[in-house]
Amino acid sequence: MSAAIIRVSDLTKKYSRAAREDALAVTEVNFDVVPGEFISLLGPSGCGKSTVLNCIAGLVAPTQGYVEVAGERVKSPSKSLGVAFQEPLLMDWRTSLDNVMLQLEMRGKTTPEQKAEARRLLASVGLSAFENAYPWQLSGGMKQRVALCRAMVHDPAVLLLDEPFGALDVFTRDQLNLDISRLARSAGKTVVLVTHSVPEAIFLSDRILVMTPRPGKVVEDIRVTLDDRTSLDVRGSAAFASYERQLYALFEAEGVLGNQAMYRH
Ligand SMILES: Nc1ncnc2c1ncn2[C@@H]1O[C@H](COP(=O)(O)OP(=O)(O)OP(=O)(O)O)[C@@H](O)[C@H]1O
Repeated sequence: MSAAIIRVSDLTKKYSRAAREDALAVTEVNFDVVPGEFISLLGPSGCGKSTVLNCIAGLVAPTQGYVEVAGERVKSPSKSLGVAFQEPLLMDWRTSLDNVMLQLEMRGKTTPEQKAEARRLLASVGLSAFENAYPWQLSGGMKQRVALCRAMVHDPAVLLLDEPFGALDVFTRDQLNLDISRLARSAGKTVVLVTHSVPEAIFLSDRILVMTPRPGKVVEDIRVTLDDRTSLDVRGSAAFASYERQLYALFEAEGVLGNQAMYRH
């Protein structure tokens, strides 16, 4: 077993709120991720998925516990990570290529090889013809693909994806699932994905960390083995259905889904 590239140890995050009691977002979260692994944080709204991801990204400081990436304690945002959020966050006055290049410009001088790599990435997600298009000329899925290229162009070992497909229609989301699976796996990236979608988590992940809310915690760590992740057909397989049953049963048992679900606001 390789050494962990990400270690989340005893992570607890409490947000202070003016005039209200503190919000305990996540408590005592522990997991390791090995290089090249694709893991999902899966759970309902408010269970602390983004909080865990933001602690890994160095955007939120833990109240207790720590996160290490590549053996280094995370204390601030690291430039060696690639991050994509639900909103593509492209600059309206920059073309697709220039939005991708921004990632490299922030790191200093850019080289012709890096520009070629940015172009290659855009081509790999079908955007060659849109290199010089501005965000307002792109569909939601295209913008999100530009954001994925921007997250990967500096060749980070770790990609952090906070529900980047959440706002897209189902067909576009399916296509992006195929794109990210191919891109991340062919490049050997370590990926942490935040998602609400059970099928998305199963299709993409080597491991699913199941989270439940109030307070947010990891209740199960499920290893997923599928024969083929290059086609969505695998979603019709017996193995896929069995993971779905296992996950829905778990959410029912935790009172998150089903007739006995507790609506706690
Ligand atoms: N900056 C903040 N200040 C106060 N409370 C916060 C803050 N950020 C998150 N929370 C609270 O922490 C809890 C976990 O939030 P978080 O966004 O991590 O969950 P999530 O599972 O990612 O939710 P969603 O899927 O809806 O994005 C929620 O109860 C949320 O209201």
